[in-house]
Amino acid sequence: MSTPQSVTNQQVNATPQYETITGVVERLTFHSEESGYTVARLTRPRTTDLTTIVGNFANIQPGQTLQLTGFWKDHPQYGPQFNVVNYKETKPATLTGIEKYLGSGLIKGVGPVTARRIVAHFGLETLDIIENQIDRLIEVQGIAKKRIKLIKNAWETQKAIKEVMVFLQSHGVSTTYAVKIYKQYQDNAIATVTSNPYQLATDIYGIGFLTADKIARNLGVAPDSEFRYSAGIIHALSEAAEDGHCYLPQPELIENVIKLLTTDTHQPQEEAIAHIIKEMSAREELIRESVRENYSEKLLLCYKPTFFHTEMNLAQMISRRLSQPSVQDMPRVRAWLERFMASRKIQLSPQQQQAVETAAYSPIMVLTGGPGVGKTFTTHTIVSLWKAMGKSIALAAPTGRAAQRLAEMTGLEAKTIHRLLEFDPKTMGFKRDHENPLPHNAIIADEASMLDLFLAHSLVKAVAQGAQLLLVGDIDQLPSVGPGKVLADLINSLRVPVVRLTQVFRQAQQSAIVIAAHQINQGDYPTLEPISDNPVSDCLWHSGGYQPEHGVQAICELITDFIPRLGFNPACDVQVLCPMSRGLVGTRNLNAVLQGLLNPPSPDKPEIVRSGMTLRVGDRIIQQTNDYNREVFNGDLGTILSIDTEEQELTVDYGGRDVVYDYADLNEITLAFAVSIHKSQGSEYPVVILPFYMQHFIMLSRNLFYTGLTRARKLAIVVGSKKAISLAVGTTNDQQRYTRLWQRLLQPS
Ligand SMILES: Nc1ncnc2c1ncn2[C@@H]1O[C@H](COP(=O)(O)OP(=O)(O)OP(=O)(O)O)[C@@H](O)[C@H]1O
Repeated sequence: MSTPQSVTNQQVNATPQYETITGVVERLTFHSEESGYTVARLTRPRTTDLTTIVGNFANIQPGQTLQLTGFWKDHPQYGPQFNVVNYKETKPATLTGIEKYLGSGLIKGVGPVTARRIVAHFGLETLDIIENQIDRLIEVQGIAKKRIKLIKNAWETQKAIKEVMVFLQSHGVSTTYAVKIYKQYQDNAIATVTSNPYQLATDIYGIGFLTADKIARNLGVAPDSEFRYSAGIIHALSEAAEDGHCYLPQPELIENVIKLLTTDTHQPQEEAIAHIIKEMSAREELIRESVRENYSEKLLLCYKPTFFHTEMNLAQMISRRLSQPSVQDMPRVRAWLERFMASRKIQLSPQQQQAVETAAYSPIMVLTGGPGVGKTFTTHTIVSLWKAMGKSIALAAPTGRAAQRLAEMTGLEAKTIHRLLEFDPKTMGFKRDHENPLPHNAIIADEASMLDLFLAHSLVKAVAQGAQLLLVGDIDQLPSVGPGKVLADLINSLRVPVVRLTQVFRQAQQSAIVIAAHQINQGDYPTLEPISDNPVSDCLWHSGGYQPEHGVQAICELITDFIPRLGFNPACDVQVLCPMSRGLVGTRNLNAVLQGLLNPPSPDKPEIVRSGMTLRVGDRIIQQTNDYNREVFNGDLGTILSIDTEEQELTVDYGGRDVVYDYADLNEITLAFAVSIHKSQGSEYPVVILPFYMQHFIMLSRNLFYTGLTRARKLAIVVGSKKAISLAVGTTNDQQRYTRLWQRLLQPS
């Protein structure tokens, strides 16, 4: 790289000295939407070489004319770079500059083609016309009134965002969050941030307590203010919920809050926090419950109010239902089952028969067991019994993929629980509840290990009085992503009838995947066949060369060579499932590598870069949040069908259904050539590759391994060291979550 004209080597190596430069952003080399960290190339007047600028920017676009203050620094690899401390945008002054600026993606509805037409018509006056006489855009060929309205809105939004940006910058905060803050509060943005900066942490996804705290400090909120302490306490409980807890014992909460609130100048005192907790509990901003268990000392448990009430209410609803079993003529049920088995020429195991009989009368029950023990087989029989009893039945599962699988396995219609309960995106609530219950007499929820406290509560609430609920799930899988461990609590309470199937059936016994899964579950090292040219087993092991970089190489070879030789299609049959996103054999790196391998760049495949990640037509992607407007849900897999740079939209094909995303919403999706095991819950794939390396040691655990392996329908290949595999099998700490659902179920209702 050559040195910019104005800089000598002597200057580059000297102590940083601030200077101001101006130029037009030529292109973005890297931009993180999260942190705003940007590396860009700048064209400067009277300078032939491009200048590299590095710093935090919100909304930076090619074509923008910027005045930048900062200092030069020599990067050991890339040479001299201008490190930006502060910047402001000025209007572009040349025709090319204006055209580039307008067509850069800044304004929805204006892409490069439209920008060229507008600038060709209005010349240097273009920006003034857009600012003051926008209706004149009608003079430009191909721009209709509807589009002008769109451009007008987008232009005004840009202006408002800039105002928020200037305000935040003046308080020393990175400008990255300006767009998010503006979207949330619109014209009230500055007022909200000034009156209660901690509100940002509650309302805006991506802004945590720490960012809000930084803004608060810049606005002059004292580090020991009650305001700050209260926000810190709530934040510590939210963090605990992200780890799956429904509450925290007070001493642990205080410890976490002290860590959170300690600054260079301030060390919070335990008593002060305890005092605020007490006051918050008096105001019911949090709920404290005093418990004394096993003759231990009295302990105070701290809940966010919604968590407390939901847990309490769920326990009460279940207890009430359990106290009203339906009266059944059991000899008649048994006679039906005998006739059913004889006519179908099948024999249910005693455990399976017990499950069917329990389903005849129990208002709520759990059917659990590992792979191949006949959960689906038994569920089928229960459906037949319920049909014979004249019941109307609904089937549901927590995710779209799991619901789809349930429908395939049973041949019956199955919905997501959200759809069954008629989720309304306008109110963010369910239309089905205790006042408007489901019209069915019997409901089956599969993959019940994925039910978190809140979804379980909504489901039970919507089941009509007298109707029955069957929860089917594998208790040894990972617990729900959301808080609670509902299925485990229901089982441990010993109040809810539970049938645990343990016998692995003959068909399933032929699968080494099923056998290995049961071995892992029992804490035994699984039987994995070392990889060879002619494998016999469907559960294989590849040492992966023991080092992560060799693992990446091994995975690539498996996908391009070994797996196709066994008759599978690498483009759609294979899923790499990783314990975590970081590291060479984590999802982030593997996605980049596998994208290059399975969907390499090509002139006929448009692509865009978002947060440092390339999204290209033909890429496999995964939806990362529940988007009720687009009706796509966390974990849904799709393929990028098209990218429209003019309209700034990207279309994804979700198994025959096209879903369109604005560029602004692209953080909802990410590449899915490799996904995390957590995200794969409830899904199955023909071939699964599981990279297990000591690099992932924090995440390695028995139920992570078990969950990953049981996602494979036809072939599983574990890649990695025996040490990592042993560590995973021997680690059993996933289910330690603070919940009290099971104790509450034991209390009289
Ligand atoms: N009583 C039975 N008689 C004969 N075959 C059975 C019986 N129960 C289950 N099977 C067979 O065993 C195999 C595994 O059963 P099923 O698919 O129902 O198990 P599962 O617990 O749902 O497993 P997974 O969780 O892996 O889906 C199937 O081929 C099924 O037909």
